[in-house]
Amino acid sequence: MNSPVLITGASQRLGLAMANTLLDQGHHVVVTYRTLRPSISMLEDKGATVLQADFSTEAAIDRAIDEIKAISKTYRAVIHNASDWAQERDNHDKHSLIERMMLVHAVAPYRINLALEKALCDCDVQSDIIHMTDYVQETGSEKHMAYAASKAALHNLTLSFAKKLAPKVKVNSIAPALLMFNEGDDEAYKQKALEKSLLEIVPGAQEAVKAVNYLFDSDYVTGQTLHLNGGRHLK
Ligand SMILES: NC(=O)C1=CN([C@@H]2O[C@H](COP(=O)(O)OP(=O)(O)OC[C@H]3O[C@@H](n4cnc5c(N)ncnc54)[C@H](OP(=O)(O)O)[C@@H]3O)[C@@H](O)[C@H]2O)C=CC1
Ligand SMILES: Nc1nc2c(c(=O)[nH]1)N=C([C@H](O)[C@@H](O)CO)CN2
Repeated sequence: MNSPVLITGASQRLGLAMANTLLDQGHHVVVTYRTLRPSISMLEDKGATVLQADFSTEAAIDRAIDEIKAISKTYRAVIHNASDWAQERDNHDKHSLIERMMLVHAVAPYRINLALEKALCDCDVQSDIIHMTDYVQETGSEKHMAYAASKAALHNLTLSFAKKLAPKVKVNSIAPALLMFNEGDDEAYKQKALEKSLLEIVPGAQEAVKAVNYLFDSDYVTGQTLHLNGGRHLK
């Protein structure tokens, strides 16, 4: 069986779209999920290996690493997708908020990458690490301060791991802005969000899937950020 692609947080939305596409392309896919959904059973029926993992404590992260390492001695790629888009106004305890953001967006990717270094380098083809960061990695966010800081930390890990693991492993960030709305987004929010970019569309999960495939196919891109933001930075 081919060396697997690990995708974290793949029970819905972008991660689920990536998992389905990579399975359809013939990859062996390993996914983690926090909340069991019918989508996970569907991925398993398509041949994915599924693991329950909540990256909210260091002990849980280390347990997930042990399970991930036990699945395969080599990995074709790791896509750090799991994410909690938390905002300060919903979290009274700000100390636990930034701790929670750093655990899922920085500590988990950092520890998983270090644990899988040999598995990625021993892959029989050049391998990839992809960090799903965010447009706000460079701008900050007044409503999602801890979230933005943790995504900036994740992007900085892209730069460090790109230097550490070259040439066997390419390491890149994908930094989306608005790709998908969430349930409960009202029309006023949607219209305001659309107007933040030049292209004024919400492209959907496939925009991220196309970026993943571009990076997988590249021979010369590492330490970079693919910005998927519709020109928001120029508005
Ligand atoms: N969608 C967008 O427009 C944008 C997305 N991004 C980034 O792209 C990536 C994918 O986005 P999207 O699909 O919307 O992400 P989601 O908000 O759907 O989150 C992905 C998954 O992360 C899991 N997750 C959350 N917290 C934890 C945790 N503590 N431990 C383990 N898993 C956890 C959730 O698991 P479960 O549901 O199983 O509990 C969820 O299914 C994310 O990294 C996001 O920050 C950035 C900018 C815009
Ligand atoms: N984990 C998530 N992170 C983010 C999401 C999301 O739904 N889940 N959504 C956004 C927004 O689309 C934002 O980019 C709009 O400006 C950001 N991060």
